[in-house]
Amino acid sequence: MKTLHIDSVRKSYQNKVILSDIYLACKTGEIVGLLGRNGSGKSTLLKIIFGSERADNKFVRAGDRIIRNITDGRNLVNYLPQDNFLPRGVRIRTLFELFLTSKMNRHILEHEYVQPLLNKKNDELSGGEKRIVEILLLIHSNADFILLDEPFNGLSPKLCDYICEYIKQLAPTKGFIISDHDYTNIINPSDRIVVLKDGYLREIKDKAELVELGYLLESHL
Ligand SMILES: Nc1ncnc2c1ncn2[C@@H]1O[C@H](COP(=O)(O)OP(=O)(O)OP(=O)(O)O)[C@@H](O)[C@H]1O
Repeated sequence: MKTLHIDSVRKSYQNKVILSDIYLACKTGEIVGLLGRNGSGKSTLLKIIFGSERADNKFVRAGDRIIRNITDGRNLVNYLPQDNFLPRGVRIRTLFELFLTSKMNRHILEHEYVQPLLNKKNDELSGGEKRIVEILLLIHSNADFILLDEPFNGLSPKLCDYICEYIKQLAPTKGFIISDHDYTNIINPSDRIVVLKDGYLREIKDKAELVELGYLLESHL
């Protein structure tokens, strides 16, 4: 078992503090749900962990390797950004063949949601179809820790449930940190829930705490 340790993360933009001294740990075999209102800093935190965003201060370690930038985290930490990242003009089959080298992963080419897309190019896919391809590429990558920033955006409820189940199946060998705006998508698969508010990260034990933190209305419970 490996642990992703995130400690002393601080980040400000133009003197506005977004993250103050964040601590978070995620073990392989664990799914951590990251919630927070719009602009609370979820994407900033995930990018800092991955290494694509600079922090004012940070300590990130995956297993025994300290992660200062994306290169340090290669094969250890991977990140699904909010925006589409697939290159244009490349067939989906080619993308899967390029990214998925191990035999174990090749079964996803037979996948019911993937097969109809294999001969299309990225530009010919709908938003939801692009998202499913991106999620499957990311979660099947070699990395021990997968950071998913709003993975369910644009997916129909059935596909969200399917992806949740898929992540749960992979969770014994990987650690996941997942953020999403629909808290039900997060609460379902997560072993632990953390909420970002006013620059601080708090772990919650009960859904009712989401009301106290101003994330949900009482009527949502
Ligand atoms: N490059 C930047 N320059 C200045 N401010 C930024 C920059 N990137 C993000 N911010 C600010 O930092 C704050 C946190 O942004 P971030 O995108 O991390 O929030 P979020 O919780 O992911 O939001 P959402 O849920 O709406 O996607 C916001 O107030 C945003 O305006």
